[in-house]
Amino acid sequence: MQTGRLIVFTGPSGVGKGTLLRSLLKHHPELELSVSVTTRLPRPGEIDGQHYYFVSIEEFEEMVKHGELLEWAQFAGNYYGTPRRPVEKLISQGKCVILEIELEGARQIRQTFPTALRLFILPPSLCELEHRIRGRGQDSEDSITRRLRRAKEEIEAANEFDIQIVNDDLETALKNLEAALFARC
Ligand SMILES: Nc1nc2c(ncn2[C@@H]2O[C@H](COP(=O)(O)OP(=O)(O)O)[C@@H](O)[C@H]2O)c(=O)[nH]1
Ligand SMILES: Nc1ncnc2c1ncn2[C@@H]1O[C@H](COP(=O)(O)OP(=O)(O)O)[C@@H](O)[C@H]1O
Repeated sequence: MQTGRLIVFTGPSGVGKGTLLRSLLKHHPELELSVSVTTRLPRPGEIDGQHYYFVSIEEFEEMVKHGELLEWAQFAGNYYGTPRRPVEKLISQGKCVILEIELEGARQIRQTFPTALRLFILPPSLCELEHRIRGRGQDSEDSITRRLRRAKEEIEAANEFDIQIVNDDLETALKNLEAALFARC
């Protein structure tokens, strides 16, 4: 694997990005996962500084104003962004850093880091995607509706990405993900 590379990991809410990344990082501890900042409220079990840095809207806007975010976007009524400094530090140390971000953020990274490897995770179907979001049992009805509406827009943009992986069978998707990363990263 080459060193010092940014990897962008995008796909609709509920497609299994978090599930795939947890497994990938368990097998490849040398990969680094960027911890984002969000104004979303923590879900049960989410830990500040581990899953996200949970901040107020005012704190988020200050970070934007001071150029502290590498990219940022609004998603389903909340702000999300990537803290710039830790990512730049890890890249300069030769690490491969993964950003798990939505479409607008991925588009920003395409402009600022054109050499980033950009992967898009697809669901086997929209029906299965809805089933997974509901099965996760973490989101309100309003939040589910917003996520599904956004999912359709995101899926239409999948071909903007370098690699598309369908997360149908989890083990197969993980193998395809590893093959894509370790052949090209
Ligand atoms: N642009 C951007 N998107 C992010 C960032 N962090 C998370 N996201 C995306 O925001 C969306 C919502 O994330 P989250 O509320 O955790 O819901 P989930 O993806 O359904 O588990 C997902 O598509 C994430 O990939 C970030 O730093 N920047
Ligand atoms: N290949 C798969 N087959 C069936 N269920 C899956 C698969 N991948 C993930 N899931 C389930 O789908 C739900 C959403 O996964 P999650 O990783 O939270 O998605 P995301 O991070 O993309 O929002 C979780 O309940 C997870 O266990």
